[in-house]
Amino acid sequence: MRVTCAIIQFDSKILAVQRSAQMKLPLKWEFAGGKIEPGESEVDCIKREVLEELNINIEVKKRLTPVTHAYPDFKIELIPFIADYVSGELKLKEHADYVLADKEALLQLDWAEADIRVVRELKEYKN
Ligand SMILES: Nc1nc2c([nH]c(=O)n2[C@H]2C[C@H](O)[C@@H](COP(=O)(O)OP(=O)(O)OP(=O)(O)O)O2)c(=O)[nH]1
Repeated sequence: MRVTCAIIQFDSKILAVQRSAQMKLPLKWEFAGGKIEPGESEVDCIKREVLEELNINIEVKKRLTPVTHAYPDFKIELIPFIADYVSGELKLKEHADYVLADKEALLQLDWAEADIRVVRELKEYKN
């Protein structure tokens, strides 16, 4: 299963979202995104997922290192993208909560396991 996710920059802050109690990995923090559909490009996927989940448009800036992670019952390849917020009013359509935080503060959240390496790479990344 290939999953894209977006590290969305709002000025100097980054958006993280919390999965709802009803989703898989309940209440874990993640970056908005989702599964790549057949025939869809990675970039089309992340733009579509962010619009569906958050009601905002983004501009994709950079692809970070994909992370392969095996959870007890499924396995994913998580493909992270740095992106800038462009337009739209942020509305949570599926998630329980969100935060806008700097890179250092992001490390403190209770992340989905696959995201931990992404958050660490992000800390080293200079715009
Ligand atoms: N969107 C997103 N998913 C992530 C991240 N990290 C991580 O392990 N995942 C996992 C959680 C999900 O099992 C899968 C993404 O699938 P999805 O969001 O399209 O669908 P889902 O599994 O939430 O849907 P459902 O089966 O709960 O109905 O990847 C992340 O940063 N963003």
